Amino acid sequence: MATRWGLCGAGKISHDFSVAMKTLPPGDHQIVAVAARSLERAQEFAKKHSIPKAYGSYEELTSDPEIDMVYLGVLHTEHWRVGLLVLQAGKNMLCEKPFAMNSREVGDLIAASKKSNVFLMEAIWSRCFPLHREVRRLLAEDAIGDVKLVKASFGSPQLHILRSVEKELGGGALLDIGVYTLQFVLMVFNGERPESIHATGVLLNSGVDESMVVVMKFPRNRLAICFFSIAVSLPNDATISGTKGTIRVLGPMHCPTTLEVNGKMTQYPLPEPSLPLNFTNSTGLRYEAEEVRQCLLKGLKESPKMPLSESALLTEVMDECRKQVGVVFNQDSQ
Ligand SMILES: NC(=O)C1=CN([C@@H]2O[C@H](COP(=O)(O)OP(=O)(O)OC[C@H]3O[C@@H](n4cnc5c(N)ncnc54)[C@H](OP(=O)(O)O)[C@@H]3O)[C@@H](O)[C@H]2O)C=CC1
Ligand SMILES: O=C1OC[C@@H](O)[C@@H](O)[C@@H]1O
Repeated sequence: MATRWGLCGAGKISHDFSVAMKTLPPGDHQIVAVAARSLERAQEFAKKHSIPKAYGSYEELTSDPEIDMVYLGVLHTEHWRVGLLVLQAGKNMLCEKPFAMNSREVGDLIAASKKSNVFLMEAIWSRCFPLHREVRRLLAEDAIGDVKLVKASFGSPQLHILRSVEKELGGGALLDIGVYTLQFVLMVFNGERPESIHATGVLLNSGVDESMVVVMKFPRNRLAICFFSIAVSLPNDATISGTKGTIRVLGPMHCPTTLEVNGKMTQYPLPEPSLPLNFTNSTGLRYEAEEVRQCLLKGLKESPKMPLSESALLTEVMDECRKQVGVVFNQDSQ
């Protein structure tokens, strides 16, 4: 039986997610409904994507008994409010990154999923890519010896995008793109907590971070450096340096197709989209959708690829980076 999805939000990422779903077997995944703040926008989106049902509120979608799984594609600042609505309605949820604005909000989402005994996952889609599965396999087999240093960057000139620069919309490089570099480091180090975090950044007049450099030290003398910016382009690659070799994920490391291991390149091509996409390599969103389906079929309440404990740690690391750099959101004092 197909996994039946409901989309919350009729925006850019929901569009890309819907296009990516069309690259999967229709017997495995069906988008049965979409909800938006306005019924007209939901209906327009549903027509464009051949989705049977459209709702003018998220509440109506969460009441639909036909839906097994909700994809949350709303703004960062709405993940907590709408996410709680979904979880308290007893629906499984795949929540776009970043999980929420801070550790308190993430804790509330996780607690709500436990109380409702439903599946919950932060949509760190990168981890579901076949390329990153290969990276994890190589590391598990000590293919490059002891890992001593990890480096990841992500630069995406987005100063023209309102949600990227406005504090009220959850702006800043860290939560939107820096999150990918930090999660990569945690993945390499198997979710271990860093012993130290040092963050230095530059703020926009709006009070959100334009650019940031984060240096972390992990147990057993291992180091990581992440740097990211919404003002400039960067290599957007990631390098894992070990005592016996090097693994390099070529950019875009958050949705990669090329892996270099000790100088040997391997390609991981993505399917072509049926409609133009808003974001790079978005047909790769198919992998997280399939991961969710497999978890549901196994009766899991979280994904081993992005455990809730690791989402919580990732959020704690980001809270610390914001504290050091001086980015404070309204959600921090609620
Ligand atoms: N995994 C990935 O590669 C990507 C992930 N994302 C994530 O997806 C989320 C949405 O990003 P994106 O699709 O680019 O955003 P959009 O600007 O397209 O907005 C998404 C939805 O958020 C709601 N929304 C927009 N503005 C407001 C507002 N001012 N107040 C309340 N709700 C609002 C709307 O929902 P409605 O339709 O119901 O009105 C809108 O459709 C973000 O959290 C982002 O991190 C984004 C891009 C890529
Ligand atoms: O997750 C994302 O992918 C990279 C950028 O487009 C960013 O804004 C987006 O949220």
